[in-house]
Amino acid sequence: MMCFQFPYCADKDEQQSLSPTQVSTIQSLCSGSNDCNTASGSETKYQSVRDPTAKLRKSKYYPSFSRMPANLRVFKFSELKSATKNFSLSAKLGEGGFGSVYVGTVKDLRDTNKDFKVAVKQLGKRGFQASFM
Ligand SMILES: Nc1ncnc2c1ncn2[C@@H]1O[C@H](COP(=O)(O)OP(=O)(O)OP(=O)(O)O)[C@@H](O)[C@H]1O
Repeated sequence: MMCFQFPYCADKDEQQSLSPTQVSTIQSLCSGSNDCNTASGSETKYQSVRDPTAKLRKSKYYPSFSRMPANLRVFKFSELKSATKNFSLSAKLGEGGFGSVYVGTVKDLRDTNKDFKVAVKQLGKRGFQASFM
């Protein structure tokens, strides 16, 4: 039987209640962040999640992808507008299937003296035809 590490599942029954879709959803949410680490099992390697949110620990399963709490920062449109200098051409990095991508600078909420660069995707008309998060 294949197992995966899931620190906020208190017991075996809860681990089994998570579907592969739910696991991959969580992995995609934290990919590239320090909240994740990689665990090796005897048969297969799985990525485990170290406390992405406190709320997640309390729930036995995720009701749906769209309602799932996440450790994602939510930006107002005005913040993204100012971060990308009003989506200026000089900030444009490229274009993909969903629309244009811009480089932006936003404040670090933990230390407002610090800035960091982000890639801002602006959903284009064609992007509405695909699912996007
Ligand atoms: N984080 C990033 N840093 C630098 N450039 C980026 C970044 N994200 C996107 N880009 C640029 O924007 C372009 C479009 O990116 P986007 O992720 O929208 O599409 P894609 O991955 O190229 O294709 P698709 O839309 O089919 O997924 C990229 O090809 C790249 O040039």
